[in-house]
Amino acid sequence: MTFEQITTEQKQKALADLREVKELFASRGWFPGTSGNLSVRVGDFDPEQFHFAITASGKDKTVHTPEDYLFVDKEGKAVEATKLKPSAETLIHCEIYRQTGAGAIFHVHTVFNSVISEWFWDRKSVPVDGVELIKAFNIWDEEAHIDIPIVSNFANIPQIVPEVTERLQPEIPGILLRKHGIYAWGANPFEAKRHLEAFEFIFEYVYRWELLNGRK
Ligand SMILES: CSCCC(=O)C(=O)COP(=O)(O)O
Ligand SMILES: [Zn+2]
Repeated sequence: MTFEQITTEQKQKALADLREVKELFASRGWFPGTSGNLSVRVGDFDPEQFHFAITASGKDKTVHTPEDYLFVDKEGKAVEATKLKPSAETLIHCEIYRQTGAGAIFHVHTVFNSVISEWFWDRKSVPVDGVELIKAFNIWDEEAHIDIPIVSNFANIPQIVPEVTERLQPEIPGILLRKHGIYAWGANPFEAKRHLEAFEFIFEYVYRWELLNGRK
C-alpha cells in the first residue's frame, strides 16, 4: 500500500490517537525534558512498505501545537513536505514495526525504567517472577517467569538497531535501552498503552522488591 492509498480519515485517526495518548502520558510526567516519542502506524502492514505517524524531534511533548507529528515510511523518511524532523529514535520504531507488524509504539523515560535497566545490565534482561501484571502481555501461566530484554544505549542510534533486531522477543512487547527508557508496542494504541503501563508497574515492583531484599 502506498502512502497515497491511505485515506485522510485513517491519517486523522492516527493523529487523534497520538494526541490523546501524548496528553495522558504528559499528565503522568512521562516526558521529562522533552524525552520520549510515540508513533502509530497507518494503512496495511507489509514489511516491504509501511507508514506511520511519529512525534517530531526535540518537541516539548507536554504541549500541543499544530507541528507535533509527521508521517514517515519504513526507512523513517518523511513522506510529505515538512520542515519537521522525525524523532531522533525513528529507526528504532522502524525496526520494531518491521519485526512485529505492530500498530503503535510508545517510548518513555522514567526513573524506574532507567534504574532497573542499569541494575540488571550485567544479565542484559530484567527477570520477573509471577507478577500479576504479566497477564497484560497475554501470558496467562500460573507464576509466569519473563525476562525483559535490555540493549545498549549508543549515542549513534543506527548502532542500537542490530541489538534490537537480535534481542527483541515476540512474546514480550517491550525492550529496555540501558539507562535510557522503554519501548513498548501493541497491535493498536490501546494495546501498546496497556503494555507500557504494565511494564512501568513491573519496573517499580521489581525495584522495590530488590530494595527490600537488599540485593547485591
Ligand atoms: C532529551 S531526551 C534525549 C532524546 C531521547 O531519548 C528521546 O526520547 C527524545 O528524542 P526525540 O528526538 O524523539 O525528541
Ligand atoms: Zn529516548
